[in-house]
Parts: sequence; C-alpha cells; structure tokens
Amino acid sequence: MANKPLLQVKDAGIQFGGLKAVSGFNLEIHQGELIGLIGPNGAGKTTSFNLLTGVYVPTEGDIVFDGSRLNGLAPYQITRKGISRTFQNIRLFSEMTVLDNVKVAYHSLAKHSMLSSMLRLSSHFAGEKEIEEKALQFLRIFQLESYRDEIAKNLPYGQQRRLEIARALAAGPKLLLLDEPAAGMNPQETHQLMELIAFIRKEFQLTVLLIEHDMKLVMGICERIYVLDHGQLIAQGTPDEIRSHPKVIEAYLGEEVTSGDA
Ligand SMILES: Nc1ncnc2c1ncn2[C@@H]1O[C@H](COP(=O)(O)OP(=O)(O)OP(=O)(O)O)[C@@H](O)[C@H]1O
Repeated sequence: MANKPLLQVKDAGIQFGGLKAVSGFNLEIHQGELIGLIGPNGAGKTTSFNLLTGVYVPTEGDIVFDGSRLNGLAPYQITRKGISRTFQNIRLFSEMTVLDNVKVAYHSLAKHSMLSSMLRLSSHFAGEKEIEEKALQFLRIFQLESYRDEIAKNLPYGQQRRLEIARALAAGPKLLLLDEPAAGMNPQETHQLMELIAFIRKEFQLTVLLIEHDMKLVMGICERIYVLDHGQLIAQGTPDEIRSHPKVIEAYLGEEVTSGDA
C-alpha cells in the first residue's frame, strides 16, 4: 500500500528477566483495516497489546503511531493519541453504573477545565450535559440504553463485554485494540459481536486490531492476520493463507484453525 501505515511496529520486543516474551515483532496496519492477531496460549499476544498501549516499554524496537513514536509514553498519553483497548479479563468500573462507565471515558478527554469544574461554572454544566448525551448515544448503539442505571457488575457477561467496547470507543480512538472480545460468549453472542465490530468500524471509520481464539470470528471478519508463537511472528497473510500456512498448522497442532468459514 502506498500511503503511510497508521501503526508501524518495527522489530519490537520485551524481555522479562531471561524470558523474551516478544521479540522482533513487525506489524503494519493501515487506516481502516481490521487485522487479527492470533497464536497459541502464551504466544505473546497480550504482551504485544501491552507494548502498544504503554503498559510495558519495549526493550527493543520502535512503535510508531500516526507519525509519532510511542516508546516510553504513559498509557494515558497513548489513549490521547488515539489508541483504546479492551482487556482479556473485563476491566469495568464494576461498582459504577453502566452510564457512568462510559462517561468516565469522556471525562478523561473532556475539554472543560478542572478550574471551571471546581468553580462549577456554566461551561462545566454544558460539558456535563454534552458528555451525558454522547455517552447515551454509545449505549444506544450497543443496545445498552435500558441498562443505563444498572451497576456494571450486575450486567450479563456478554453485555459487560459490549460495555467495555463502548467505553473504549467513547475515548474517540483511531485504533481500537480488542483483546479476546468473544471470550466467554455463546455462539449467538459471538455472532452479534462480529456484526457489531463490523458496524462500529464502518460507523466510526476505525482501524481495529483484534486478538481472538475464536477462529470463526477471526477468519470471518479480519482482512489480514498476524500469527505469533513463542513471542515470534511466524506468519502473516489473508485468512486463506493463514489457514494453510505450514508454520501455523504446526504451532496449532491438535487445535482447530480451519473452521473459519463464517
Ligand atoms: N509481566 C510479566 N513478567 C514476566 N513474564 C511475563 C509478563 N507478562 C507476560 N509474561 C510472559 O510472556 C509470555 C507471553 O504471555 P502473553 O500473556 O502475552 O501471551 P498470550 O499470547 O496473550 O497468551 P493467552 O492466549 O494465553 O492469553 C508468557 O510466557 C508470559 O508468562
């Protein structure tokens, strides 16, 4: 592709003591793409997300997003640059309401100043109202509006996962990282999730990088897929190329990689 990638990871990696959890990781994602990141357990997928979001600082290589180098930036700075994520184990503010969970994401980016909020100036209230309206719009898209005053931890599991994505989106990302969004979902919820990801990508002109063990989901919606094994990139390509890639088949020996005809 001719235009510059939105995200470029160049030979990135991290070592914990003697263990190279990820090494020589290369990845390029262009604006608007929906890319999968797969690999067996312990392959380094979540560690890669942690490198992209500033949870870990790479001990090797470079991460460049939208023209700026991310190495060493704090997670909140990276969020402000336009990368949001969800987590493998849902991390909601479990004691807060559904609506407040989404509003929090806006507050972290809101334009009104701390001073106006302390002095309770009219601009603060205008800001609050706008934030609430925007948060409600997201709840509508995710069909969570009727749960708006429910405490997050009381939502059914599949809805909690949707709420986590809504909250990540509310931060207005250019790139959305989803860490096993279908984990724990039943087939019907997974199917709805696939449709939702396709919808929000179009609606918000998002670029999406998705870690997922559900091969039907990955093969069904991703244009390209990267495969990690033992912290190394072993393959990249279209779903068809990945299905028949010898190294991928070997890495997944005994597991199902071919059931992806969604
Ligand atoms: N903070 C850390 N300290 C030490 N080792 C770590 C740390 N974080 C990750 N690792 C190790 O890095 C390797 C990759 O782990 P990671 O969680 O990224 O794998 P994964 O591909 O996401 O696996 P899964 O599919 O099981 O979630 C593992 O061996 C893990 O134990």
